[in-house]
Amino acid sequence: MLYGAAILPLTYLLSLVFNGPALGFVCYFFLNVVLGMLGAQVVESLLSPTVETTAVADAMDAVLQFHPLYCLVTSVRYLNQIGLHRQRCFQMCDFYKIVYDEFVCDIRALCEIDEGCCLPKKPNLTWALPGVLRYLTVMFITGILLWILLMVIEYGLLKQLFVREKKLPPIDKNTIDEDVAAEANHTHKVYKSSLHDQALLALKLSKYYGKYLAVNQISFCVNDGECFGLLGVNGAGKTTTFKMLMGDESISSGEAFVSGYSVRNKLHKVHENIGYCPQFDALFMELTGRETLRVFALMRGLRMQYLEPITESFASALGFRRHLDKKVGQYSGGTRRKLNTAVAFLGKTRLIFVDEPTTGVDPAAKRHVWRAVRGVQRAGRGVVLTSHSMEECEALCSRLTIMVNGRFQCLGTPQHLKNKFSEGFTLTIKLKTDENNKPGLDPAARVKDFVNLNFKDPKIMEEYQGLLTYYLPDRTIAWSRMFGIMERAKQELEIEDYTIAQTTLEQIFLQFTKYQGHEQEPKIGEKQSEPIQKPADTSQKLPDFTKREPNLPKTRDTT
Ligand SMILES: Nc1ncnc2c1ncn2[C@@H]1O[C@H](COP(=O)(O)OP(=O)(O)OP(=O)(O)O)[C@@H](O)[C@H]1O
Repeated sequence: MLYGAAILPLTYLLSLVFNGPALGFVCYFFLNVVLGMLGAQVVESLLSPTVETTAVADAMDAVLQFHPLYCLVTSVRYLNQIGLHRQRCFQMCDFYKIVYDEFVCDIRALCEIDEGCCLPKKPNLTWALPGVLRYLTVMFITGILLWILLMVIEYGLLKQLFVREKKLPPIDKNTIDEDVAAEANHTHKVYKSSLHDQALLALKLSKYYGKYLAVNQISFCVNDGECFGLLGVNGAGKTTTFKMLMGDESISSGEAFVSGYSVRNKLHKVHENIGYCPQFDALFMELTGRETLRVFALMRGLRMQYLEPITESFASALGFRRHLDKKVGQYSGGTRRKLNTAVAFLGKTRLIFVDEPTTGVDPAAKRHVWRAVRGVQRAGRGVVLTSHSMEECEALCSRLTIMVNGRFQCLGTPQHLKNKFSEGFTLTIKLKTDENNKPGLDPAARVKDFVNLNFKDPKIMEEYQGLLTYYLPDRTIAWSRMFGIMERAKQELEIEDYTIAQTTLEQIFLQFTKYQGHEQEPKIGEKQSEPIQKPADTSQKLPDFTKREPNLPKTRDTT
């Protein structure tokens, strides 16, 4: 332990000095050899005839035996001593002409001349010194013990045996959205009946980091050919969920199954069934894109003859074919993301995890990635996606959920969420330029009067260079009626163009995620009847989302 404590920081420092773990490892190796040899040297030097030094040497020898390189060096040294000793004895045999047989001297005769020559026939395999049997035995036992230790650490066996599952805080039923609750019930039923039918099943999955509950009892299923989106602000628990499902992080409580195999017990089977595009690029910088794809394809078990066509087709699909023969280290951030995504898609895994695949990717290239994701979906493979782009989630996700403080706040198709959490409409009116205006009243004032007269409680959010943006809180008004009113306005007033848009996914996202990191959470039960922070009257503050920059909502329809 002391040895480890001393050498590891030293190795770490060396790896920093030499700027890389590879050189650090080389240094570690040589340090081990040097220390092993040094230990052996010290022990040998202490083996002088005085009683005290011999006792110290014996004690050191007993302790250092657990250092494999000490054993190795000492064994080699003793074997060398035995060899030299024998040689000397043979020379004596020759000298005194007492050769007994072809190889071995007559020991008895030799012993009369030199007591030191009375070695057993195979002195190197005796327990007593100078035999090395004890060192070999200790090395063998240490090897097995260290291997067991490695396995225990690798598979977290100690945790499984001794760490008891932490008690999870009870969840207030009123705070659970009905869709989230329905998904949890459905997941529970599937868990009982048809586990293998689902590409992914997570049941009451939770993760504690110390006392901090990063993921809190989430349950959901992902079918084949489905793209399930995890949305949430930074720190909501998306990556932690991914890591648990991948087996990278231990599960504090709950269960997860990929293709019916438990993430807790059948991790190798789980890994056979998943592809993963991590949030931070996990690529070899020294390889080219082509080599990277070949290496990972081979790891996935693809045959040699398919490597080239697959490499080419993935690179074309994701739009980095012309960079295939460049080193990954020279790739731009966006191209690396594309390569990472291609690596995740390799093989015929049933499920693919993609963590923010288009971060840093330009808008045109994003379309390539999206097409590729849709392609794998069409091939019947499940996809779990995290993204900060609402546009991406709307484009790709069959269903999505918004995570806040490690819990799902809502779940469903993007359109379902928009319908359910819609908080009215946004009306944007572009006025005609001055030269086209009819003489008389200020055109903006006439439009404002018209809107105030024809819509219930309209609130002007922004007025800027002939562009009026209104928030219309009345959710009951029909689309046809709104367009009818605005068509009339367009004919009667100086309106060049207008848009009417429903609440965007981004606005819903903002409504939920403003609770991230706060103790209080949105009461979903209340939300059904009344939108979050819905203003009571026109003089009250508008919901936060209406105060956005003039980042206008997507056009639902225009003139
Ligand atoms: N190894 C760790 N030890 C302690 N806390 C951690 C650890 N990893 C994550 N956390 C905490 O858990 C919470 C969830 O983190 P996570 O990385 O899952 O968030 P995320 O939703 O993926 O965020 P992002 O969008 O930034 O990737 C955060 O508060 C984070 O600080």
